[in-house]
Amino acid sequence: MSQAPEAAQDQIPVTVLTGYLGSGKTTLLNRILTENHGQKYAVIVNEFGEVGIDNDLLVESDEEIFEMNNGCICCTVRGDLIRTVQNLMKRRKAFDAIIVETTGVADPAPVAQTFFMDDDVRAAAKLDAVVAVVDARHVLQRLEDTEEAEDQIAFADVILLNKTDLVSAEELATVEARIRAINPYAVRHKTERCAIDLKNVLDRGAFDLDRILSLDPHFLEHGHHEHECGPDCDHDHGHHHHHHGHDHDHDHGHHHHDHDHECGPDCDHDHGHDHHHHADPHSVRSVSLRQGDLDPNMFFPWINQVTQIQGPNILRLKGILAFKGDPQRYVIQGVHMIVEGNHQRDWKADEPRESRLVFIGRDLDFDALRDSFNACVAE
Ligand SMILES: Nc1nc2c(ncn2[C@@H]2O[C@H](COP(=O)(O)OP(=O)(O)OP(=O)(O)O)[C@@H](O)[C@H]2O)c(=O)[nH]1
Repeated sequence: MSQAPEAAQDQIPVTVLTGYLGSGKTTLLNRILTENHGQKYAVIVNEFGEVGIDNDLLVESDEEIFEMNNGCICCTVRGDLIRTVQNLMKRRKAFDAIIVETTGVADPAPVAQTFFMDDDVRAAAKLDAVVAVVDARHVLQRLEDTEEAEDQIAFADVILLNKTDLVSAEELATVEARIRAINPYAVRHKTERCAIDLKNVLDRGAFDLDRILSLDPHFLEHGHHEHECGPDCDHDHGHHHHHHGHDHDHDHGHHHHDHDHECGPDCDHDHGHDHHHHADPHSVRSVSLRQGDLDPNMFFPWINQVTQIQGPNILRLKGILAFKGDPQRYVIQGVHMIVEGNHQRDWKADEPRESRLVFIGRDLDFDALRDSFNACVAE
């Protein structure tokens, strides 16, 4: 089976960028946005958590960035993504390609499906490749405790096995073997800070629908996944995961779990990732903290202590901070116990000096985090 033949030469290539929280997607995107490749990209980002930090972590560039700030990927994708792509198509000549960065906790399948399901989108855009960035240091753990990490790898056409600096050669070999076992078809590259020649990532023409249909026989079917979620839906967007590629005649493809309820606008449906037990205490949640100027002598000991003690439960932290007396924005980022920070740029004159910090994790005591963060406010 092939993609829609109509207007094939004019279809804009779309790269879907996936990878678990903190694996290095933004790092790769920043390379794409800064490298001198002569292409004009439209970038669509979708983030998890209420405070729009991801956009601030992208380098400033001429490219156009579209933010979809919504938790629920299945609703967002069907709505925002289709609309965004349709709007882009009105200015088709302005772009050479589209890059869609998915949230770290998402299964990339619904994003990929969007490019096959909506007729207008399908006529205008073609999925070029699903590129997965994998954190070599943390991926084995993620494969144990989440389903999305495996979905992301299974779906990928190109895999960047990133953060090779954080693992030994033996660990890297183990990780690579595990990834190959999940997905022997993807082209793998080992990278540090996603340093790679972008022609290995972009404009690959690599998306293989036949392979995806063998993973998910229902991939192209309309009607699955359609439900009436309201705009604020906090719906479980996880995807029940069956064994990829081995069980072609089960009733539900792995993206078609019992998704037939109707979420209203007040839906407060569990957003977690154990797809059978919505009340699972291990579900992934985020908290967004905001304050004004912070005292660095309070903040750094605090964040060190938090990441030492609660690191195992912190899937991701990121923040943009204002330190008292410091003219520059300070960016802090972490995955589990590994935290790094640096100055980014001066605060602009018209920009409120605000410190924003997001924790994404499991079993985190958000009230305690908030209280202790508040104690770091500068006098
Ligand atoms: N040591 C090391 N750190 C890396 C590497 N690649 C990225 N990082 C760091 O890992 C953290 C996460 O990187 P991002 O690019 O923001 O990850 P992401 O996938 O966009 O994260 P989310 O958007 O939260 O899912 C940042 O602190 C990066 O600087 C690498 O190869 N080695």
